[in-house]
This record gives sequence, C-alpha cells and structure tokens, in this order.
Amino acid sequence: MTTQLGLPDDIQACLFDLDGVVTRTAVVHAAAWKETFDAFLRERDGAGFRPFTDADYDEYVDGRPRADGVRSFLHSRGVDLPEGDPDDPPGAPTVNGVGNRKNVLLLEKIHTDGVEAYEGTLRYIDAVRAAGLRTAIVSSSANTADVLRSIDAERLFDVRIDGVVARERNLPGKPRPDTFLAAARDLGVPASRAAVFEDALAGMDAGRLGGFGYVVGVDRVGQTDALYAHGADRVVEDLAELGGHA
Ligand SMILES: O=P(O)(O)OC[C@H]1O[C@@H](O)[C@H](O)[C@@H](O)[C@@H]1O
Repeated sequence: MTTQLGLPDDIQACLFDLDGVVTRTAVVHAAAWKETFDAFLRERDGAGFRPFTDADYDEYVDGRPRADGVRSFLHSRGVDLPEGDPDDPPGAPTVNGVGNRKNVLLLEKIHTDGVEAYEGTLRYIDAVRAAGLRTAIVSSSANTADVLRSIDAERLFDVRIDGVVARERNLPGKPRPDTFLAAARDLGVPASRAAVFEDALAGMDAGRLGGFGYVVGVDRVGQTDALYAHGADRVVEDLAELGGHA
C-alpha cells in the first residue's frame, strides 16, 4: 500500500464515478426517479399503488444509464414499456418518455438547488494528480459535463466517459465494465493498474467484472456490507479516509 493515497503501489490511474462520489447528486437523481415512478404507478394502479423505495433505487436504478433504469425497475413491477423515441414527450408511456420526465425533474431540482461537491473527494483528486496519477470521470449520466462545469471541476479529469460518450461509442453501461475499461484504455493504463471509486452497487459490479486493480466503495447511505458483497476491496464513507492530505 502507498501510505499517501491508500492505494496499492502499482496503481497509475483513478477512475471516479460522479453522482454520489464527486457530487452530492445521487440523492437528487433518487428524488427525481421517485417522483417519476410514483406518478407512473399511481396513474396505473390508483391511490393504493406500491411506491418506489430506496431499496428499488439501489437495486434497479442507481449507477445505470437512464433508459436501463426505467426498464429494469418497471420490469421488476411487471411492466415492459415500448422503447419509443428519444424525443417522446416527458411522461409518455414509453421507456424514453418516462426517462425524459425524470430528466426534466432532475434538471429542475439541479437548477433550483445547485450542485454541491464532496470536499473530501476534491482534495483527494488533487492529491492523486499531484502524485502523478491520471484521472477519469466515468458516469452513466448524460448530464455529467454540465454537472462538472457547474462546480468548475472539468479540469480535474484527463478523460470523461459519460452517458453521452457511451451512447456515441455504443458502450453498454454499468453494471457492465465497458465504460470503466474505455476510460482506462483512453488513459493508456491497463485495468489491473487502475482503481475504481464508486457508490452504486451496479458500479461495484462493473469494477469487479473489469478486473481493476483496486475497487473503492464509497458508502454515503449505510450500505457498506452490500458494497463489499458486490466486490469492493475497501469501503469508506469519505475519500479523506484514504489519505492524500497535503
Ligand atoms: O439521467 P442521467 O442524468 O443521464 O443519469 C443516468 C444515471 O446516472 C447515474 O449516475 C445515477 O446514479 C442514476 O440515478 C441516473 O439515472
């Protein structure tokens, strides 16, 4: 282990998830999803509908690309919608329509409340870069560039693989490892020499399946055991615990 960064000595690159690792936006996504799915279920099943829960978010939605989240959660409730088109009106009964509704709500919330970063993460990334390691942001979110710009954090990452890039390159999203592998490749570092930092169970699966050198689970919601079960080498509540202090 390096004493400074809390990583194995041979790690040359760090691949960071965005929502819940760099920014406090995992809860904003979760709230937008809950509003979207509860409205959908209420309309379908009436007032006695079974609401979307935190456990549903963790299992079916967190960390996955938008459309995969729609399909995966609704399938768990026995609903399989047609795909529709990317420009379906928000709330239309299609995978795209439901996803578009969620995006409208997400952007409203971000616009109203702003985006906050985790200071411990920003300090850790500074230390990682000062130590000469390369960095990437790897997120399923198609809003990654805007969110990073809003906290002036684009400069912290040498490479960005997000929901937009994944679509362009036809990369399957988390829990598949392809987006993390693409980031490591773009950085010129083998997966075995790259560390993954993730808060979502789907992201842990991606880290494990990709054969990465080290996988750090970031527990913001009390799911340490689940993060270990999904493949974390170490779980922290804040990246400051790993070290990297000036
Ligand atoms: O809808 P977006 O911004 O493209 O984000 C896709 C997904 O991005 C992930 O980072 C979030 O954990 C999910 O909740 C979200 O659904």
